[in-house]
Amino acid sequence: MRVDGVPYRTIWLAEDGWSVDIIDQTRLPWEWRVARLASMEAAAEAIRSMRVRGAPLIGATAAYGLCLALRADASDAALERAHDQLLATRPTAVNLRWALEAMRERLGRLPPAERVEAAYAQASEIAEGEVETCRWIGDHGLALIEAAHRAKGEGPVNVLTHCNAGWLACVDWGTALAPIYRAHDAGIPVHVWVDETRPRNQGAALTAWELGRHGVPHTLVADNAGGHLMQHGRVDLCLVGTDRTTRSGDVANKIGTYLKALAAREAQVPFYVALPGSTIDWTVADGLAEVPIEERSQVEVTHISGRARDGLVSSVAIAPEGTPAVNPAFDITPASLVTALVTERGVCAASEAGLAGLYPERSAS
Ligand SMILES: CSC[C@@H](O)[C@@H](O)C(=O)COP(=O)(O)O
Repeated sequence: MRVDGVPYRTIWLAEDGWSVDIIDQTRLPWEWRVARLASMEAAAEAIRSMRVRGAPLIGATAAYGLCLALRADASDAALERAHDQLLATRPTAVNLRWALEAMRERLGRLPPAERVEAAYAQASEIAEGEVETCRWIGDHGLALIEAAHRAKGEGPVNVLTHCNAGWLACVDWGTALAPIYRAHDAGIPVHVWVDETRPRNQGAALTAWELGRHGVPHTLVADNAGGHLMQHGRVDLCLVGTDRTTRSGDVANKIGTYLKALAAREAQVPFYVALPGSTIDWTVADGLAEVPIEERSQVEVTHISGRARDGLVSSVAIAPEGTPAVNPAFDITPASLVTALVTERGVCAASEAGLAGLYPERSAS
């Protein structure tokens, strides 16, 4: 996507040909800062601290992290060590495991001397593959927005989204936001309700920033407003991303997604989830029992970050000192609450049969 007229990806090979540049998302929306990753440790830190975040981008960053590790030491032991260290950075987004396993599988079969070059080629393939995939998700999701527009007759299609599932969460385009960009670019009037997404505020900081840069009409709402908006007919459809979708169609996504899906069911608002094939965990059927939910620091709940009127960015307490807090970063929306999944291969029911119909080769393995 373009930032001030310049086309950007969220991750790219630096001009030295081996280190990796990222957009430091912890600085947005206040500051545009490109950070350079020159070691596996730096890549792992970037994922852990959420300088890069969002399931597809986490996978692509881990792939490049493995390249950086192999550059220092391409032995079998180093490959294993880097794989394990990168895998431990964040537990919920399955794209991390997907990318690392694909890299290890192919590189492990090569002699160490050939690994570095092959690793960079494969990491670039993974990143470019996600761009292509998101473009297709945009096409398939566009049809849903077009249909909503036709059914409505007049006025913009009001889409509610949660967290950030835009180009910043991917390598380009986004998952949930790709259809919105496609619709906007095609001249279909679309307006986005942006959930702020406490505690990290990815909606307020990142989704509002992205949509604003692209000129897509949007309105920021407190997380608690969604149910009210749906009850009053002000949401035509919900469209969110996911960090891991089980083979039965249960959806792990940013904390608060489940509540939106419950409200949508009650208000009869369609609830769509957009995802690339790399986000499906074919090894898991029961999301609630089997998907690991990341627990993050209490400080993200007891404090809030923002830019004061004087321009300084700071974190301030919003609870009495010492208040205990708990911070699950994701929740599970059961397949029964999901109207449909929007993938790069088309739209399907959130069910084992639905996913197997689109991915027969993966469901069989
Ligand atoms: C393509 S994005 C899908 C999800 O990764 C997104 O909705 C999300 O929950 C991101 O969480 P984050 O904690 O910011 O990495």
